[in-house]
Amino acid sequence: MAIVLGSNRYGKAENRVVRIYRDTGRHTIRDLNVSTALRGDFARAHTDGDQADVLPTDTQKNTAFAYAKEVGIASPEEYAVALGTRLLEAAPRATGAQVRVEEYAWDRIPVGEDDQGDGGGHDHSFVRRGTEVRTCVVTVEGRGDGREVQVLSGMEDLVVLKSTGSEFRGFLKDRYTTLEETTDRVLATSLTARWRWAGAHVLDGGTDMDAGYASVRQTLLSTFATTYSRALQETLYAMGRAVLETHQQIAEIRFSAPNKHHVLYDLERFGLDNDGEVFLADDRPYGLIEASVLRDDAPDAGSAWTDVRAFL
Ligand SMILES: O=c1[nH]c(=O)c2[nH]c(=O)[nH]c2[nH]1
Repeated sequence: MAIVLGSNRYGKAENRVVRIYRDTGRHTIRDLNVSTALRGDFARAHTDGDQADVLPTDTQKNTAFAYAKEVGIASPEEYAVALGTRLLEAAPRATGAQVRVEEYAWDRIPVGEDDQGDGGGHDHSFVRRGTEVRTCVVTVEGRGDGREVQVLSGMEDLVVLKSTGSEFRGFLKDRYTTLEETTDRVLATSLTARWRWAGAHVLDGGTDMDAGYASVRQTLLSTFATTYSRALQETLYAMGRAVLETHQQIAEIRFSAPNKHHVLYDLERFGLDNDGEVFLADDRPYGLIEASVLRDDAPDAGSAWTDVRAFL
């Protein structure tokens, strides 16, 4: 029997990179949490303590900040592709670089009587937007002409709720079933979604990734709003189909959706009726519904999903 090194990777996690564009008096801000990881032949660093092949995580951090200036952050995806490509070039023993980005959105603070927060707002004062976080994971493998780039875009914690238009009934029952069937319930989730672009050429082709994000987000939201739900599973599938139907460059979308149960509170004990008006928002346990929706001719995902947490 021998003991051997298994899979490994290393990088700098959670670089909080804030880039402000201040070329005019009207500033813009991109607020990122950037994690890098290199995979490849780094066995000697583990077995012999030999750092000859190791591009320090400190250098990876510096590159992340330098690239915020040198390359800029037109979109998280474009920045991540540039950063991943650079790290792979700088570390010859690496076979793959993965750059994960979370973006926190800031809105301009509405000021003045006419300003309803509709895109006007203050030039350089901002307020953080809700819980939702935009994400991307870019994986770069190979160099030069052989370079393969996979781009996942997505979001975490898009919290949505519908106060009717949702039922859950007809389910299996056994001796442990107590759940009552319902034809009118609250449906709420905190959606994590990631979608895979059909090829990195979407970036070369000048696809506006910010517009793409806004469009997928709107498709998810409007489908959630307008689809009658017989289960969260059905709603997720409808949302995924809608995204693929309206975005030809997206090959697949994956969801992880906690069912944020809203339990009708028993007010009978106080002589009050409760016709779907007062709920206990139960935070745990929660149903966890996960699904992927994809084209049957989707191009191979390669390493796109490798080490991407919370996905099947
Ligand atoms: O939308 C739902 N899907 C389920 O699978 C499930 N299971 C459950 O108890 N409630 C629900 N709701």
